[in-house]
Parts: sequence; structure tokens; C-alpha cells
Amino acid sequence: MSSGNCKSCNKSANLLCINCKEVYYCSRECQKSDWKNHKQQCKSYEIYKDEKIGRLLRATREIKAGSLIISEAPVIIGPKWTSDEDDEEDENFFKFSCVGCFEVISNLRHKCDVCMWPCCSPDCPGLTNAELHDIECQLLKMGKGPENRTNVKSIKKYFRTDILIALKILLLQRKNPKRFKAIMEMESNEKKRMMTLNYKEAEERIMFIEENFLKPLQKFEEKSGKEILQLKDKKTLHKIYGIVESNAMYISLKTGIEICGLYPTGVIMEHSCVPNIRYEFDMKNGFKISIKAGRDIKKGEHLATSYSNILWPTSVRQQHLKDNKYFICTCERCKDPTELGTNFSTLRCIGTDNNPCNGFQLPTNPTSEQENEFACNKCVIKVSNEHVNLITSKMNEEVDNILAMNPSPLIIEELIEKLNPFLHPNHYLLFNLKHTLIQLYGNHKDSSYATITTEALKKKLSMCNDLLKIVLSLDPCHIRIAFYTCIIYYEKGMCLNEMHKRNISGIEDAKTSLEEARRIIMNEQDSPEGRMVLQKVENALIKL
Ligand SMILES: C[S@@+](CC[C@H](N)C(=O)[O-])C[C@H]1O[C@@H](n2cnc3c(N)ncnc32)[C@H](O)[C@@H]1O
Repeated sequence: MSSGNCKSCNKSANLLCINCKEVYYCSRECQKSDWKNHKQQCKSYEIYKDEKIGRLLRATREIKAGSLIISEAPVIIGPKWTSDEDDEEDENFFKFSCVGCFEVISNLRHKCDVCMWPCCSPDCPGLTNAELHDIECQLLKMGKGPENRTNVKSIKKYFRTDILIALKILLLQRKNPKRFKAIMEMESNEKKRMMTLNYKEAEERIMFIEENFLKPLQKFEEKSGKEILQLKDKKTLHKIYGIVESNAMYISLKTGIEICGLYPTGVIMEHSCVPNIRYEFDMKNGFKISIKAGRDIKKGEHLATSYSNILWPTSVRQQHLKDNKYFICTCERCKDPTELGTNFSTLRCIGTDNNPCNGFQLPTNPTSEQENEFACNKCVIKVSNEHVNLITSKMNEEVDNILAMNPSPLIIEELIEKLNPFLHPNHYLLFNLKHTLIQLYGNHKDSSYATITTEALKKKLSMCNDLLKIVLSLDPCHIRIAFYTCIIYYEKGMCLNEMHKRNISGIEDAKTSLEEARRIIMNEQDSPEGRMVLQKVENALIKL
């Protein structure tokens, strides 16, 4: 254990400040008594305003990897404001969220005593929690209820959880005006989202809110002569949805259900496709967020998270950020046609009939939708962006269809063979196929470790090494795709273990790979998948 001198009384001490990891205390009392002095030194960031990005967080000193930078409670928590596609598809599928704790309920046995909205149990603690259902319960009570209380379609049409987050925020103006003000000061991208698809979808939700809850509220206000909510117009509701779309963070509950929350300082973090921040939520402690340095951060660096999926290629990430967060990302990965040397979007150049080419086609201007095209690094051939989008989306569809069918290793091998002449070996579509394939080699009925050939083992090992190069370039500190990287190390370890049994590799190599898998997944123990994979890796290490 490391030690130093207590910052308060100078005695020898080994209690390190968990936040900055810079100073020691001999006891909690000494730490508490010094907090007023230490507070400013401990804080490692400042809020800075940039012309293009708006507010952002900037490191005021060097921050070591793993240090806690921010720990704060949400200003609001609620169900997501968009419905999952699966739920929309099947209109008779009976799936609701509990209005108290947001967990899925598959029947309507229980209802909140006050507003009659579905809940998981009359004892659900969320129902009476001042931070959760209590905020909107009285307004929901004013609602008309479903048109037909025995018809699933009608019930589903009424109990819409996608409206709850906006209602909660609207009601904060009465329940907690300070929080309401803090939320209304967040970025809403008001002008940029005008008439976008998000705007149109929000418009429909707003009309539902007005018809079912705000009209009855207005009637009540007129009758009683009391104003309950000062702001309840369409413009305010659109601003609220704009704020939620631009700032809300997704939180996965233990059961895998995703909800969302707004955090006072957390929302200021900017986006980068090469993030330096990781965060986790404490479900048992009011969904408090802990924001930590994902790697060593230098003084002056911006604190950045990724609003997108870093396993998507640049064109897809760009479109997603443009459609949902209303900006064009110009981070080092987006500007680099090779995507940090991975060639994640690179195609093969097929040349012409007379002049076949073995070069590669790369985007010329990846951050510009209008000016971008693909150009060969060996010949003069260029391909338009639209053409590339068209052929990759067709291939994407085929890959998705095959992967959805629980394919055998052979079927995936055949598809890789088919796409190989058109794509760089590291292209994201081949990455997806190979990431599935390494998990099937040795573990599928057609390719178990008992029957797999040594040649196939060598192929699996080489594929694992290729995939590792990609994930370690995209996410060297395991900030966002730890799960994917851990799986590759695990499969590599299992493959090396089998090779050891066949006397073609040392056991140490297998152990090193499995230990790396364990180290990486340790940070992901909060998620059910993370815990499951950790268990799998530990079992494999025991059996070595
Ligand atoms: C969660 S907010 C971040 C805080 C915001 N900058 C503010 O002033 O409140 C997200 C919005 O910030 C802006 N933003 C975040 N990252 C950006 C980036 N890398 N480039 C340009 N704008 C960015 C976009 O307007 C985006 O919709």
C-alpha cells in the first residue's frame, strides 16, 4: 500500500484522496477537516466555452488514468423518449414499463393507486419516490385513460412511457424550480432540430401530452383559479425534447432495460470518437454517475466521451451524430481516411477489365458528406460516395441477415470469401463476421475443440491477432469496447490452450491472453454481460 504524509496534520498516512489520487490523509476526520482547502486543488477540470462546441470540460491539471473526476446525482431520470423498434413492430406484444421503477412488466395486474398507470407491484418503491414517479403522478391522474380498457392496442396507445421524461421535466418547474432552471439551460439545439425527423416525432408526442394531460390541467386551473404550471406551451415542450435528445445519457438497468438521465456537469462533456473518459452509474445510490479518466489526461485536454458507437465506420457515426446531436464530428479518427490505421471503411479497388488493380479505395474527405468520394491509393479510379453507400448497405443487409440466423462457421466463411474481393480485410463488415467466427471455431457442433483441425486453430489464432490490432487501435485503453476486446483475448487464450495440448504452443501464451481478458473485463462488472464473461474467463484460467 502506498503512503505519504497527512495533508492535514503531517503524520504518516495511507488514505489516498480517491478523487485526485494526489494527497494522503491519516484519517477520515483529517480528510473532512481539510476538504475546504483541498476542494479547489482536487477538482481537475473547468468549464470552458468554445465557439463551435459550446460549453465543454477542460482538464486543469494532469489526471491519472482511473481517477474519479466527477461524481454527481442526476437532475432527472426516466424511461427513454423513443420506443424500441421491436415493441413498435408487434402491436399485440404485451410489454410495458413499470411507471415506478421502469422495469418491464408483462401484465397489467398492478396499477399505481393514484394515477392508475401500470406498475410492477403496489409496493414498488419508485411509486412514492420523490425523485421518480411522485414527480408526475398527479398529472397522470388527470389523464382520460385508454379509450377501451380491455383492448391491448388501445391500452398500449395510452400508457406511453416515451412521454414520461418530458412530463417529469415539465413538472420540475413546480416540484424543484432550481433543477428545472438547470435543465432549461442545457443545450437544446433548438434551431438545428427544426423540422428534422426527431422534431416530427417529438411533435406527435407533444400533441398526445397536450390532448391527454395538459388540457385537463388547464381546465382544472381555470376552474380553481390556481396556476399549477406556468410554462406548458408547445415551444417549451419542444425545447425539453431537444434538451433530452442532445444531452440524455443511457443507463442500462440490471435486466438490460435502458432508461435515460440528465446530469448537471456530465452533460457538458463533448463528443469524440476517441474518448478519454469512462463512466458508470450507481443504481443503488439514486443513479449517481462516476466519471473517471479512461487514460492519463494532460492539462488542457478536453474531457470527451463518445455519443456514438465506435464500432461503426466513420460515415455511419457521422450520420448518427448529425441526425441526433446536430454536429459534424472532426475528431482525429473522423478526419483520418484510414480510421487510425485500421482501414475500417476501406474498399478494394477492382480496377478495370484491361487494368486490374490491387490498390485500396479510401475516402478523400470523410468529414464532408458533399465533397467526399473514394479514391484508389494506386490508380486513378474514383468512386462516388453514393455508390459506396449503396454497395456497402447491400452487403450490410446480407451480413445482418446471416448473423441473425445463428450461422455455422462454414456459412460465415463462405460469406467472408464472397465479400473479400471487394473489402479491405479490416473492413467493419468483415470485422463483424470474423468476431463471430472466432467465437464459433472450437465451440460449434461442426467445429468443436475435439474435432477442429490444427490448421483451423492456426486460422483462429491469426484472426484473433488481426482483430486485436483493430480494437486496440480504435480503443487502446478499453474505454468503450472492452467487451469486444475481452472476447478476442478470451478466444485467443482458449485457442492457445488447445494448441498447447497439441504441443504446438506454450501454456504461458494461453495464460497471458486469458489474464489480459480478465484485466479488461474487470471494469465492466456492473453489467450482467460483463459479470458473465468475467466468470467464463475465470473458469478458463482455473482449468488451465
Ligand atoms: C451533451 S451537449 C454538450 C454540452 C454543450 N456543448 C453545451 O454547451 O451545453 C451536446 C451538444 O454539444 C455540441 N457538441 C458536443 N461535442 C461536439 C463536438 N465534438 N463538435 C461539435 N459540437 C459538439 C453539440 O451541439 C451537441 O449537440
